[in-house]
Amino acid sequence: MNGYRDLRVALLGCGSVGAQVARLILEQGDELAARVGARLQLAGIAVRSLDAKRDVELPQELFTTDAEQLVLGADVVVELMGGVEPARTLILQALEAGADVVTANKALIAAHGPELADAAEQVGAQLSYEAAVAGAIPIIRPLRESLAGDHITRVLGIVNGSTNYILDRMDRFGDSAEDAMRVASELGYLEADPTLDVEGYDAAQKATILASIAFHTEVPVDAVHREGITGITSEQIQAARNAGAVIKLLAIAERVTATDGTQGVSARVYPALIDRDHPLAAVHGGKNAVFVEAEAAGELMFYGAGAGGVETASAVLGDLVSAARRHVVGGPGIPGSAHADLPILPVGEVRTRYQVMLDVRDEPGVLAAIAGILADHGVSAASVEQSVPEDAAGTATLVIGTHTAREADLAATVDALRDSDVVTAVTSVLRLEGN
Ligand SMILES: NC(=O)C1=CN([C@@H]2O[C@H](COP(=O)(O)OP(=O)(O)OC[C@H]3O[C@@H](n4cnc5c(N)ncnc54)[C@H](O)[C@@H]3O)[C@@H](O)[C@H]2O)C=CC1
Ligand SMILES: N[C@@H](CC=O)C(=O)O
Ligand code: NA
Repeated sequence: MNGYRDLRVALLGCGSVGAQVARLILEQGDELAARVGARLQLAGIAVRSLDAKRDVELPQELFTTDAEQLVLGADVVVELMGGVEPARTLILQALEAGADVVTANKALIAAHGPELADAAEQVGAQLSYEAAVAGAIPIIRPLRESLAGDHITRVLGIVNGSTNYILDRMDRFGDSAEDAMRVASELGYLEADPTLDVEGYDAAQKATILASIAFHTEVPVDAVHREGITGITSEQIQAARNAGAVIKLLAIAERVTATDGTQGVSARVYPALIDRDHPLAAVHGGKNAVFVEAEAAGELMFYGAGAGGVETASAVLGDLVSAARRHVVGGPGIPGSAHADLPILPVGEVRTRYQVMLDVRDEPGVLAAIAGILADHGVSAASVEQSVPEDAAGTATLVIGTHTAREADLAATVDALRDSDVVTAVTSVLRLEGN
């Protein structure tokens, strides 16, 4: 029609994201052709059932239940089925046949990213997964390409929208954890298995991907230290407020120097305090943001929608256009990069600040005893606040903010505090990040 050659696009899956990707390819055909220099021809859409109800009306003749056949002969395969199998096998088949692959599949990339990247590199194909971390937000390409000449030191991400929504309701509207969770569930924000969100598994998959790219190192998902938000109480949210902070579930990838001088990578997910004047504290509701610290660029923040069918489709389309352009101009795809091959350090080697809340005996010598326990473990207090609740017979509450300490030393300190006669309970231990 206009002299453009056709590029065959095979779409695998037609759910929330897939249906929107199909719609955008069909509706924006001319515009995309002009941007790519070739026409994106939607060759077919692999689905489980031909009769399933779809979010979007799409030509029935595009649907097939034969995903393997559809992949054969495709120039670009867009995988939006989710799950590890058959997505992994289909992607490997596509790459082996020389097709470029775009996927939003965080579970698959977290578990098999290096295998898929190797397969792509073997044939010079492009494997892209912008939508797998923080949905619509451009973060994979900025880390892989825009910051490729810089040295990243730390990435702090709010990469799970549903837990951010829950914590934000607890902070801003005073919801209990149960009420906030119920509302998030009613709004459909949680994964089919909500433990993936609230226990931090989803964020850990994203932390793996961010850490691997940022530090040019394969970071397996089971090397990510993971704590979820299910233990977070209204009392902790209030104590955070009193300290001028807010609690966020953070996925952190950091370049860390161990006690013995080893340079390595820490990847971890946990609920942490963040000062209210830090940009991440202003990320409300179900939004995501990734805060990047780099030696030359300094501090950068990427903010937006971490989920949603059409929002996520935007990131998928960006990858698709990029892959299609490569077909037009030729040359190999950008390979994965794991050349630094840094060791993954245990969470005990991390250095950060902490807030520790204790119930203690309200009697002389208690503060001195606690100061002694901190000093014995090389942990230095930056602030101590004491309050005596009206109904507390002989007990007081202490909130201790520490200077930067090593996680292993802090853990030993907390054990010693629990064992101490003057402490009746350690009620909360939270890290303070972003400093
Ligand atoms: N929905 C969102 O907001 C986001 C989704 N993602 C990722 O995007 C991918 C797709 O997510 P959604 O569209 O939300 O999922 P979905 O569950 O709405 O859609 C998946 C579709 O794939 C089809 N499918 C599954 N297995 C299949 C098979 N073996 N053969 C043919 N079709 C099959 C399903 O029938 C369904 O229509 C997932 O990897 C997800 O983690 C990433 C970021 C955000
Ligand atoms: N369950 C995830 C969906 C996107 O990845 C979230 O809550 O962010
Ligand atoms: Na993204």
